[in-house]
Amino acid sequence: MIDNKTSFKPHRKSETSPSSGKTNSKNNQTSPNKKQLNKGSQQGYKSHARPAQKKTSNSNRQSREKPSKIKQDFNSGLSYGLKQDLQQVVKDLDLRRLGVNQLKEQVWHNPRFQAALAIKAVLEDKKTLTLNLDGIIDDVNKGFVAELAYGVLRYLPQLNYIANKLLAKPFEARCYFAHLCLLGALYQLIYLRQAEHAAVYENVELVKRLYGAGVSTVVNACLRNFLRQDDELIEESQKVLLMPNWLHKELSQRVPEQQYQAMVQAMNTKAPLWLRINPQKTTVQSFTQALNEAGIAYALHEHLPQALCITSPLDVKLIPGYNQGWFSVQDLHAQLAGVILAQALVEENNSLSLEAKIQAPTNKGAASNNGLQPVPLIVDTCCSPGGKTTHLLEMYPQAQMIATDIDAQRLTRVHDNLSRLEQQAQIICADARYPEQWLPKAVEIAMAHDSQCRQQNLEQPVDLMLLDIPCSGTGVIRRHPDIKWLRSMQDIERLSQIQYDILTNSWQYVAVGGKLLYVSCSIMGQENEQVIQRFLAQQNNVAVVSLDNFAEQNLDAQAIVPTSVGLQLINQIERGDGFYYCLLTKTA
Ligand SMILES: C[S@@+](CC[C@H](N)C(=O)[O-])C[C@H]1O[C@@H](n2cnc3c(N)ncnc32)[C@H](O)[C@@H]1O
Repeated sequence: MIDNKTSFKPHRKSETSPSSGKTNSKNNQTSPNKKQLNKGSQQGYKSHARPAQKKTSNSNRQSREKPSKIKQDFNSGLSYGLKQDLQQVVKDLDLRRLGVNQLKEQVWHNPRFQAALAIKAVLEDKKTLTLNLDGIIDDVNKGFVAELAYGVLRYLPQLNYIANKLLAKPFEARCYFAHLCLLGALYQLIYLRQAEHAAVYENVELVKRLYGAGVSTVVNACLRNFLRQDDELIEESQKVLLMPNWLHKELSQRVPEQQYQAMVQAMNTKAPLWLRINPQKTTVQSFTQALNEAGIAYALHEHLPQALCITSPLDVKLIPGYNQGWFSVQDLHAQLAGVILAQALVEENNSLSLEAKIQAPTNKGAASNNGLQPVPLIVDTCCSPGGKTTHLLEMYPQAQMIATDIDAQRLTRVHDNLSRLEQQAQIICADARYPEQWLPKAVEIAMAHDSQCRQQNLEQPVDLMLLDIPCSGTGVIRRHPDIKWLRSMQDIERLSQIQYDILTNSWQYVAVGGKLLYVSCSIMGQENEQVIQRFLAQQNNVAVVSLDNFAEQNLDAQAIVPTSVGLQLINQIERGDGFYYCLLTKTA
């Protein structure tokens, strides 16, 4: 669908759019969390679809009678974003004992409670953590809440294992948050190595406010017990699988044994901070000098000249040149999309190969479009938040870029990124499965906007097509540990049909000799080479451009997993995320 308000407007440079338990219980499998985990999810793709707009809660709110005092308080600017009627919250969360006023005054602002709300929303309501955090937390608490929520979801089975060892019997369902507070406290003690006061006292106090002294005594006893035997319990819990069985089964079959353990370890470790230096605004030398002067440690990639890793991650806005657009935050393996496509524009034969050709264009070189005429027409579907769009525009600032995404809210981030980097693109809110609804018109506008962008065949006008398709996100679990608890095998099957549809329908618009890069941040064969194989079996005008030499010369062999077609990368500690790339060219 085309959102006409944001559609077809070339982005202007100046625009700124955008329990007392001691002993083990065999019944521990029935603890609230475990129960939720076993449910599975039908909504994996939703995380990529339209954001949960709280339509239901809004309409519920409207249908109630007079605005309550609480609502007025919200309207007059309570800083917490979970715009729900607190009465409803109290009812939904079974916190009647506490009541609205106490909830608001004593609990609502507590970061541990906010983290628990975010975790509950993932496990119970099947909402993505990013959206939950955006909706729940204020800036002051954000760092700590995110640390807690992401951490608990990352180590959930291990924390549940320890909690259930400590509890004589599981909490009653109504004490859901007591269980989450126990998990949060364990995470703080084990992984954040926080002082007892912060980890034990604060969580016990919160449980006391929520459920009274009886329940908080249980949590306190569990935590004291843990502190007496933490080494043994931690050691014992190392055997626990940190992902659902179905995912372990799929991945362990796909990834060779010698790479599997390292991949799983990386999956359960925080992602490194990779930057992409913008050759339109600075040079590698100037940027690294600025980092040196600011005392920020970094490491440059050995082959990709624009890729730089910040060795001790910090707020990116504190890195020199953020506002000036000197760099973008982008995972190492995500940066390959721009590199491969930019290279594909100048390669004539059916393989991408030479390291020497992967050069960051100089300011001058890029501005002159590397001598290519006419100006290439690039379509980047599924573009938000614009990491790859902006990379391509750094490489080819004169290209006519049409960038689309189905999610209007996520598109605001594309606008923001284009503004910060002073780049231009035609941004369209559209469904990539139906390019016939928006692509011809967008091409018409692109050509009207730039006389050099004259396509010979208007029915097949696209020189470069980037399909960064909606996927399970199994390659980026370390960034989004909620994925482990939101996705199911049925999601993978459903997604692979969507992926096939997007590929097939987009292909029609690629020019003869043009290139299409199929990209996913998934490690599942069903979403990657199986989609490509199905496509290849149906088409007689397509050739696969080999990425083997390119990968061999530029990437760590341990990151590459064998596939029948395309390039499958897995995540590595300190290196890139899991990605799949397949470059196709149209032969007739
Ligand atoms: C992996 S993200 C894209 C990342 C982006 N290319 C980048 O490099 O910053 C996938 C995107 O696909 C979008 N999406 C999901 N289904 C879509 C569809 N049917 N049509 C267009 N976009 C879709 C989601 O909103 C999401 O922004």
